[in-house]
Amino acid sequence: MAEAYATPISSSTEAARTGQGFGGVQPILSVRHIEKVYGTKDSITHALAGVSFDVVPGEFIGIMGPSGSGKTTLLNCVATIDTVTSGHILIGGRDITNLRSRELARFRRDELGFIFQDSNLLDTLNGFENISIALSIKGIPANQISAKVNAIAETLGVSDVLKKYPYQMSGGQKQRIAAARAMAADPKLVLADEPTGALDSRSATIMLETMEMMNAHLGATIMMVTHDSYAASFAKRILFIKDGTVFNEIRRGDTSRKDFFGRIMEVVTFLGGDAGDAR
Ligand SMILES: Nc1ncnc2c1ncn2[C@@H]1O[C@H](COP(=O)(O)OP(=O)(O)OP(=O)(O)O)[C@@H](O)[C@H]1O
Repeated sequence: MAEAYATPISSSTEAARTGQGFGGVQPILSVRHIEKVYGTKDSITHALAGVSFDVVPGEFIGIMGPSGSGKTTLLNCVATIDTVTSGHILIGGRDITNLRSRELARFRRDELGFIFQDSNLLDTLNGFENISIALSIKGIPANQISAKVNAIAETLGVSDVLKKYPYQMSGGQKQRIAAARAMAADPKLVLADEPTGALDSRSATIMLETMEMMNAHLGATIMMVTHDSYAASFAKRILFIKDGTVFNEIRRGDTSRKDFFGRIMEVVTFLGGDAGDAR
């Protein structure tokens, strides 16, 4: 049994290792042999020890792994919040490991969308303004902003929350406004770090369905870190990280979300992690 889970890895990860691309589709994200070492000689941690994978446009990929396996480090490196020790990360064909800090800030603003565990909405702005600020900062003309915000809010089912301030919203509504904000500027890649970690189970489901909608109807490419197998089952592919390397990869394919959840649980149980909530 153990062998089945310990045997990696399907085509896209293999493609990343060999640099051969994936089925002729240009990846939106290429992670190439990245390593991240923390500490000095006496106390070294190899948080990432040679990770490679590709993500093609329109994918919804989940990153799972036991505590301390390197998930957050990986997400932070892709998010340009942290730097790699070696290796390369290409987003939309651009090597972000070579960018200087000013270019990185612009890159982050223009090409990436973020959803964190805490929605990080601005308290003094209502839902509409929290979304539209992302468009203003990107330089979208003022006369186009209202239509864009309303269209995204409608697709993601948050039109009725636009006039509310964060203190008037539920946790789930805040997260969905944060999701709409992440989508507003049409990013190449949306990065989500435990987006349902602070939500009750009903709100978590609505949020995950919102992310499914972003992926299916708005064409968002999403990379989500989660320890929760239920949350992960909404993704189309899961990469399992262990000890800073890619340990396994599974795809949902044509199976139901419930079946995918079962397969995820099996790998998580094998890895010795927390399987999350079995809804
Ligand atoms: N700033 C840092 N300095 C030293 N070691 C660090 C630092 N950040 C992370 N690490 C170490 O790197 C390893 C990977 O950490 P990381 O936070 O990426 O794991 P994780 O999979 O996200 O864990 P969790 O699920 O518990 O959040 C761990 O051993 C951690 O202790």
